[in-house]
Amino acid sequence: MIEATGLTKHYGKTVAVDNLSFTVQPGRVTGFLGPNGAGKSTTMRMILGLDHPTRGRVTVNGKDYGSLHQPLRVVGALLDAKWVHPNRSARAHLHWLARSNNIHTARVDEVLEMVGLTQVAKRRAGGFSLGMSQRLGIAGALLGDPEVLMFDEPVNGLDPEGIHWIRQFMHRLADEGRTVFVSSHLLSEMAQTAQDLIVIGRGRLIAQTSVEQFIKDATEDTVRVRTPQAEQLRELLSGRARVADAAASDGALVVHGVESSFIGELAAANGITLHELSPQLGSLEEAFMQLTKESVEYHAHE
Ligand SMILES: Nc1ncnc2c1ncn2[C@@H]1O[C@H](COP(=O)(O)OP(=O)(O)OP(=O)(O)O)[C@@H](O)[C@H]1O
Repeated sequence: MIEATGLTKHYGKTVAVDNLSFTVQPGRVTGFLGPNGAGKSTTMRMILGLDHPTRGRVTVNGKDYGSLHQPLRVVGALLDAKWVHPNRSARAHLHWLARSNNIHTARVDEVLEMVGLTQVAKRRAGGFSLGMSQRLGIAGALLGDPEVLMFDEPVNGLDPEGIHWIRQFMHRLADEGRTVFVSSHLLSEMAQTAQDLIVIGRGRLIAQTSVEQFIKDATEDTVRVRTPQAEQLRELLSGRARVADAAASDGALVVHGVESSFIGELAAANGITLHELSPQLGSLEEAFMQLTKESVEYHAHE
């Protein structure tokens, strides 16, 4: 578990993180979202003791990172996939990391196997593709078999196969009961990867909730309806729902404020033929734009 309380970081006059409090639960993948410059990397660095809070506190399994006896056994992180000596082989890199952290080197082959790099273990890490480098970075994070894992923008620049692999891998880690905390600015990706979200804007907490609730709260569900008796349906719905024309100008109506079952029953009771009746769920993108709009606008006007 990761717990932040009143976490604050100033760089000179810049307030990078502003009184942030949140909890990241074990057994779940938690997405860390925010527009550019929101303070995600700064927060992750403070969790790992690479930066010190100006005020407040953040703990991993109840302890400050600095007071962890063997930190790699508690928290593993992938912050920068290219942080590898280019002339070292994947195995040599992990051996070095294991030795310098008092971890048995037998674990190296285990983690290489877990991330699917056994075949290329002897190759120079400098020649690895981005996807392979990400796998190596994840292998490094797993060396100490930690309960808490953090990934900063792990799918950045990856192809669809690489993205799919990382997504599945994170789910597997969470299913094993680990705490998985992952930052991304790819919102649609996060909707498929994370179960919970922590959303920040300008260093401040905007939301801590499940992905499902986040979308529900921030977007309004609508129903798309196509009927040859559009005017009649419009009249029946007036006063009960807001009806607009679909942007695609294909004759469809977009109904706000009532459930699809209500529209279906109303149509049936009035002999209206429906060619389409489809509930439209709000997207995470919409939700994100909606919720972060204020913090972005607020600062644009400063
Ligand atoms: N070492 C530093 N010195 C001065 N300012 C910094 C430093 N690190 C971060 N900042 C500032 O703090 C704010 C938060 O930056 P941070 O990198 O944590 O955001 P982020 O959410 O990770 O952004 P991105 O999605 O663009 O990576 C920004 O205004 C940034 O310019």
